[in-house]
Amino acid sequence: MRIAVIQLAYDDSEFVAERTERAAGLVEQQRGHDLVVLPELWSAGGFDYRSWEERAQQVDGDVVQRMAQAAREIGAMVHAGSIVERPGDETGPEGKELWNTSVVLDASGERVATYRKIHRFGFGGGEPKLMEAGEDVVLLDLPDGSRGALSTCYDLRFPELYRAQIDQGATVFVIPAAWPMARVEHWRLLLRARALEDQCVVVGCNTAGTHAGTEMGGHSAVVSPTGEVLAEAGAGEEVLSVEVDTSTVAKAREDFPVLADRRM
Ligand SMILES: O=C(O)CCC(=O)C(=O)O
Repeated sequence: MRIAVIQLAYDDSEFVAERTERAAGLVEQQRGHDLVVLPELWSAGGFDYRSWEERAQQVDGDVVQRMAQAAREIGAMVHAGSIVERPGDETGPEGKELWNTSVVLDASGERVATYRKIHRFGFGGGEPKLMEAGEDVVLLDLPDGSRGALSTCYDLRFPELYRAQIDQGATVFVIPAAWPMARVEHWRLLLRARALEDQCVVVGCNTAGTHAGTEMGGHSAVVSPTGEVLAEAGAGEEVLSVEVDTSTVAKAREDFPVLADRRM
């Protein structure tokens, strides 16, 4: 399966509509890939908390519709990263109306999965203050028949989520992020840790540039189920193009059957 990881860079000077058009253009340049991945909250701004209300959309709003068009255009599955979702007719258990929601479109532009970020980042501010937490583990079939599992950024720090995903059959973890430069070494380490401990392919798509006063860390990466980094981006805007053989997951689990020795 050929995967394109679009490590988008943005700053505060770009309007959402312009950024959406630019991101769609980048997706449309990835013809020949089976799966194209964008980062977390690239349209609303990962750290731009003050704009989230105003930039919130439905899962069939302008941003996702434009990504669906791009997916159809190149005939590839597109993980459109995440949006600030406001369904309009739903309030969560904490009385809020927003979620950090990832959306995946198939090659015909149909929505095939949505995932609401379970672990909210912000230490009381940001996501926990403004958003509801997702509750569901979400998996989907990827174009090569492997089982993809969805999570977002800060989720990466919670290994039990990934254990729940492998227990449901996951072989590929797809993780969009807006992870800051200040802790980029944690990101790099945890991508490899999740790959190795769960014997899964990991596709991590981070953000680049500086917005809302926060420098993003880049270093998107694709990691094999034995923890080998198959491709890694630098700090700036970059597209990784990686051929991934997901049958290596079964082989890694057979060669070193550590998961079979779990006691809990
Ligand atoms: O865990 C971190 O250090 C960063 C997480 C984050 O930026 C996010 O979840 O948006």
